[in-house]
Amino acid sequence: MTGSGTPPPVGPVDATRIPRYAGDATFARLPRFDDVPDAEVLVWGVPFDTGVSYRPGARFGPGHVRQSSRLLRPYHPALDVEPFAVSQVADAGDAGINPFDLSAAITAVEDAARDLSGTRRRLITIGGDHTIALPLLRVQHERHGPIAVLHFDAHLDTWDTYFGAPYTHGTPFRRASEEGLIDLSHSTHVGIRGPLYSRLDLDESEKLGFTAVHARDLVRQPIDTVIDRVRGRLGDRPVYVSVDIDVLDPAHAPGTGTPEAGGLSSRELLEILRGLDGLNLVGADVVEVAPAYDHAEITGIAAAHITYDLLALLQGSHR
Ligand SMILES: N=C(N)NCCCC(=O)O
Ligand SMILES: [Zn+2]
Ligand SMILES: [Zn+2]
Repeated sequence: MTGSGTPPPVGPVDATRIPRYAGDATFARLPRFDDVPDAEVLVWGVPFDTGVSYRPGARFGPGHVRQSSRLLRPYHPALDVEPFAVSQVADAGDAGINPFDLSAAITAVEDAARDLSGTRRRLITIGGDHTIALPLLRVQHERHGPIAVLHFDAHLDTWDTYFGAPYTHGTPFRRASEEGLIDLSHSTHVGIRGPLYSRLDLDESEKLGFTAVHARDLVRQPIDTVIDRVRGRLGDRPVYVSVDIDVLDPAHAPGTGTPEAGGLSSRELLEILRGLDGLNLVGADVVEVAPAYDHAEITGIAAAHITYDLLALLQGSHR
């Protein structure tokens, strides 16, 4: 919060002075973390895709989302908040992550997230593949205890191993549950669809702490019903939101590694996010953007707007 005597937060570059397409592509053209005295909210890139099971390329996600975020404006009408004015928001750049050693990378994400968070900063992380949710949740757990996870994804990501490997982008929420990071009574997936490995997958995911709003529920239930279900499940717990961009239909997000037909529109996802106003949001990630498969920044723009909405929610809850 800006008190009397403290200068107001440094906002994005003024688009009426320097055209949006000019200059550095920080997220929303925000200042870099190094260029401000401090920040309460950081947008942070984790360029990493060593955990993927199908198409690689999410290591280029953070840069693509930043590039696609140049047109964002300072006022969010649906949530009635100026996310960059409530308190200082800055772009913390990218993590330096070892692409050859997955365990070292997970530890490095955890250490860097802990460092950046300090005692009170909140992080919105742009990935990177979904493996990174595990170290990010470890750090959230240190601060808040078991976390209510709101997981938007086509996939459960509660599978056990791939090729015997326990740490992959299809397994972060099983590992997180096993480590006790997840609030087992208040977490949920949204957007689940597509073929599974077995009919047991859904039961297992429930045992690991997640209820599920399936993509097909959105065909039959009004969006307010879906929002009520989600809010009812999360309650007043500290909520961490993890958005795998493949929760969107491939028409709305072609630029991703494991696309599945029948997904949410970007309008549906943004509307669900807006329905979370007033919840105790503690952090978020937006992962799995793989620009090599994108066209005309469709996926990048969706991810940039989702990140902006998450920022607006984070800031809205601290007004
Ligand atoms: N995109 C994420 N995070 N997970 C997808 C894993 C799907 C699979 O390999 O069967
Ligand atoms: Zn997914
Ligand atoms: Zn995922």
